[in-house]
Amino acid sequence: MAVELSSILHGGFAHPLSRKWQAERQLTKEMLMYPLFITDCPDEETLVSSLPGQYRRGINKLVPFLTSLVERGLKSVILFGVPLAPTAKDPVGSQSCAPHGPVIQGIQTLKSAFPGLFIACDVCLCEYTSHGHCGVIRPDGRLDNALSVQRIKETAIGYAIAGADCVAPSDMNDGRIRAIKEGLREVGLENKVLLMSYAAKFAGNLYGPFRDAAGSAPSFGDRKCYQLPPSGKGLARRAILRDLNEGADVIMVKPASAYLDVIADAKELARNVPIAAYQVSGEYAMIHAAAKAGVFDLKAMAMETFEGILRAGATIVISYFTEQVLLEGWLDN
Ligand SMILES: NCc1[nH]cc(CCC(=O)O)c1CC(=O)O
Ligand SMILES: [Zn+2]
Ligand SMILES: [Zn+2]
Repeated sequence: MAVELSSILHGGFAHPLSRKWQAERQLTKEMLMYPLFITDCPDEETLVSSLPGQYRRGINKLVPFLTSLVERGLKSVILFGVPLAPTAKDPVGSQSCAPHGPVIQGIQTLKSAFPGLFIACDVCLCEYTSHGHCGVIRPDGRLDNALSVQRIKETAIGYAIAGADCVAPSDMNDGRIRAIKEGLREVGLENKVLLMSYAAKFAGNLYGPFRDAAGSAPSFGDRKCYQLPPSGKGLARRAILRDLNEGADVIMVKPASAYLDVIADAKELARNVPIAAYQVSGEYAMIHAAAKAGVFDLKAMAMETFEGILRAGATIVISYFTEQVLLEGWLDN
């Protein structure tokens, strides 16, 4: 039986190099952003047991830890504040941008040690509120959108003034992108600070290890009324368009692997801005657990997830694997 010549595919990817050519984009060090948990105990360095190999660190441990990573090509980090002092939490999260708080201290410390490192800051209140929700709560238990946006704006502007290169609100309150962009303009930083929106952030089961690391689990209820429902493809498209319209400079999709269609939607809807994907704590922990159980090789699987994320359209990847990628030279070949 004669085979149609156009049916023959294997010749196109027989060599390792011709396999690489199949990628529209290759992962580079510039694409990787590494999450850092910074506590208010200066000398702390505590392993987060549900997030294999990842630590919460105090301000004095940051530079020693990051030096070798920066030498190996770390280009950007995203900071999460983890206040441990009981006095650091209240109903409105008023310590979120305290000058002596972990994020502002972290920005200043990292900027002076590594002037070229791009510093993004997650902007949210859940680490600072006594109830663990991402905004200010009304008496009836719902988020007070206006008050929450006011506090999120204040927090973002505090980080921007302290020297952050990027503010990234993850709170999901309606209208926060416009408020932050306006706030940046009010303080004259709109042409210096990048605004990355957690635009399509889904409620789900993959944030547990992060909440252990950040101590930010809600004390009642869940986040389903402000983070998107996993099946909400249309809602994600509306959120992406809205945040773009309000002035987002980067659109993020989170989590990554179960939401590759949403990344592809973001790429299509937001063609004029870079798309970021957050491979979240639960994704990282799952890959570790399965590798440990012998299901697959850790590096091979992690790299396959990156290929999928890039194929879908993201060019910024926030991942806890960044450390290992750099230290073990996963991109060198
Ligand atoms: N709003 C806080 C925030 N910012 C980033 C993450 C998740 C990151 C991860 O799981 O790695 C979360 C957790 C949440 O929304 O509960
Ligand atoms: Zn957050
Ligand atoms: Zn939050």
